Amino acid sequence: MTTKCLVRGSINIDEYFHVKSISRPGETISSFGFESRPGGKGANQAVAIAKAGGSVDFIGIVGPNGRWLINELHSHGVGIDKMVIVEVQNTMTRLSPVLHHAANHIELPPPTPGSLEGFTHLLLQNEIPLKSTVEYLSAAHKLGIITIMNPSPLLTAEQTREFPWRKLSWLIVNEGEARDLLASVGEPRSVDTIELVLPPEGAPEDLIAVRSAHMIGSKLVSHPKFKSINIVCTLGSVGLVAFVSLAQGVGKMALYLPAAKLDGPVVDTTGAGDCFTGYFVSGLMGLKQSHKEDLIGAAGICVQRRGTIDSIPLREEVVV
Ligand SMILES: Nc1ncnc2c1ncn2[C@@H]1O[C@H](COP(=O)(O)OP(=O)(O)OP(=O)(O)O)[C@@H](O)[C@H]1O
Repeated sequence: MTTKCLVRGSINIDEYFHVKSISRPGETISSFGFESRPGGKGANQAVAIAKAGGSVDFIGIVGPNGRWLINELHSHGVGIDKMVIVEVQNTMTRLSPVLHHAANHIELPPPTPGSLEGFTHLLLQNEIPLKSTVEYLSAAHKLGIITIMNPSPLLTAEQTREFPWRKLSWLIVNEGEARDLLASVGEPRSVDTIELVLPPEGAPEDLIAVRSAHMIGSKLVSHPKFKSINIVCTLGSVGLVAFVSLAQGVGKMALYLPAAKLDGPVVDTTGAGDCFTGYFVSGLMGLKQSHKEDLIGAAGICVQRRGTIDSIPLREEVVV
């Protein structure tokens, strides 16, 4: 079966000033370099799917200053026919390290069943208005499309309680996000016993991180709100713990996958999560030669390079 993913999410301009120190309020400092790069979790993750060899379209909004972002997505192999250009509002620009969270007032109309035709997977994050995310999730769920969400930045406690989690097939969170989700919905009455299938290897601190993620994740997947979802909890350099239902009606298994062993120093971890998510979704899409080693290998390469979209490796570069 041919698979195709739609990513509905954020795209923006990340502006980097290279400085020797961060300025204090009122202080002017010199910058010895400046660059504008495409950013936004939606765009990053769509590019990661394309670099992993998946067929992917992106739907998002850019303003007149952001037309070049569309070309950039296209150059990485992301389908851009669904992109919307609005003339009345510029694309959000984020300064790094100073983040400017401009409110985005422009919203896309809800999807029609036709707008999801041909897609087998939908990938969402939380950098666009939540209303649109929920509309796309609901429409995809109705059509039996596999739905994946990386809820970053995290929803508020109230949003978490109201969000239709049961419409999601997969949830990808880091440990902090898993803890916050649990804090928002409250502990489950009883916790299903979920044995770790693979014993954690490595340093004692890794063992502690894996046990802690196992405990939080077990509570999350035992909670009525999240019971039907497969959950992946990423742990940075330690790897990940996944809670997966291998067949319908069968309880979940917990799997531990260590992070890639790096052959060089960690240069920049920005975008590691997006790289991981894109490669993970490409694995769900059943791409040929997708192995679990690919996704941890891809994220391992990503942290050894600077940048976000540029640091995501092509599948050919990922050593299996
Ligand atoms: N230092 C590292 N060494 C090796 N692999 C790493 C490292 N940091 C992250 N990874 C890989 O990337 C995956 C995702 O990382 P992490 O848990 O930090 O996600 P995140 O918090 O969503 O990331 P981001 O900082 O991009 O938001 C990990 O499961 C791991 O495979």
